[in-house]
Amino acid sequence: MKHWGIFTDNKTNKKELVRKLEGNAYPNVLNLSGKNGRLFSQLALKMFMEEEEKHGTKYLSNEGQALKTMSSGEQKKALLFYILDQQPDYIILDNPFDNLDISFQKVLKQLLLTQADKTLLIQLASRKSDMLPIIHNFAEARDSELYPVNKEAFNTVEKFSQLQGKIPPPIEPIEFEQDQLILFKNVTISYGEKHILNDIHWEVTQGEFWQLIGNNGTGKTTILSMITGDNPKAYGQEIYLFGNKKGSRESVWDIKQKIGYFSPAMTDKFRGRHSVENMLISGLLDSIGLYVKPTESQKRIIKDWLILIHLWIKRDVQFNELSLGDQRLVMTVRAMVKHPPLLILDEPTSGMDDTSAKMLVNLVNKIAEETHTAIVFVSHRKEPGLNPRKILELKPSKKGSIGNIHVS
Ligand SMILES: Nc1ncnc2c1ncn2[C@@H]1O[C@H](COP(=O)(O)OP(=O)(O)OP(=O)(O)O)[C@@H](O)[C@H]1O
Repeated sequence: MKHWGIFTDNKTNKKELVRKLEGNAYPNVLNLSGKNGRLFSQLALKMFMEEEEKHGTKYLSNEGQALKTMSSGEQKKALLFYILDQQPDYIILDNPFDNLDISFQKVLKQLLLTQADKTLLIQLASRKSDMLPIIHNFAEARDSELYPVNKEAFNTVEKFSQLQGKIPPPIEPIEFEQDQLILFKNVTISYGEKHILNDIHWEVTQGEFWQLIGNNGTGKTTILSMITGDNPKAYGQEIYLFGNKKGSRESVWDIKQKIGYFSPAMTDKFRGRHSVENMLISGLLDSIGLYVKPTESQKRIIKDWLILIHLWIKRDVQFNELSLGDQRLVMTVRAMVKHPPLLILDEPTSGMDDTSAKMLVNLVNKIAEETHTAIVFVSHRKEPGLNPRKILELKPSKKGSIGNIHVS
């Protein structure tokens, strides 16, 4: 079987590419005439979720659990098993390993390699290292066309990922005297009979660089949501944020003031038309749009940030028109511009190509080295080059995940 790998980067219009592939628009490179295919991607998941919401039909149901309450890894597993059950002629795999923990990445790889005897695989990959070993035909998507290339054509990472200069200072640092930012004491969480977290002890102090890791469904997002204020399960637990017991004195607003937060889902909030420069200035002002004229010093700081991440040249471009990788960089900077005591980055590199991911990793390392902000970086991947000093690893057990701490 002649499987194909298509290299995409964060500039590729993937929706269009998938639509054209399904419509057999590239018969000279990849002829799919008369074949029936399935799509393994975030987009397909979104459609199933909408279907579930509108009609209550649970095609991917996992013991009756609604798709939207599953963790991102659980959703992908459910979709994969559904697709394999349909026995399609071909499967389009859009960055299949994103959001999956290492052990399931291995399972998925093995399943796909077994499937490769009977099903044509078309893998869209923005990371060269992700490409399945049975793929020997490669193409690159450019300007809505598909061009055959060799594997080596995909190597520009180091050249473009270096940062220019130092992390710009805050305009007014957020004053915070106390050393301890987060304290979890004996935190135990369940949903009905389902045990999620078991007796978690975790302390984060000023300036520390943490990575939070754990297999799919072990409770990483649950922990983050208890810090950022969105999870009612936090109340009644011994959780202290910035010196106060959660749910006591400080309001959610007070807590959010001290936290810079970015998760890829947030980019959807910025649907309006904002230039890149205004996006960052509004981050200094805690608003989504820009309603106040920025001062000269605010503009200067934002200029330095944009130079640092190579985007000064795109300052007037609409945020929505940036590539996915550039959007993630801008959002990460936006979360950091005020130098909050705590910066939380939730799977910031998922879906990013190698070059953008490397640039983001360089940026996070630099923030850790040059500022007093503590970082909590959540990611399944061992991001090459990321230098966290401490790791909280969630390990599943019958009574819910326990937390192991590793210090380097
Ligand atoms: N409302 C809910 N009802 C039932 N179970 C839930 C609910 N919300 C979360 N869960 C379960 O809690 C567990 C932990 O989910 P969480 O999203 O925190 O995991 P995660 O470690 O972030 O996973 P992933 O890496 O896959 O994103 C999952 O098994 C999930 O199905």
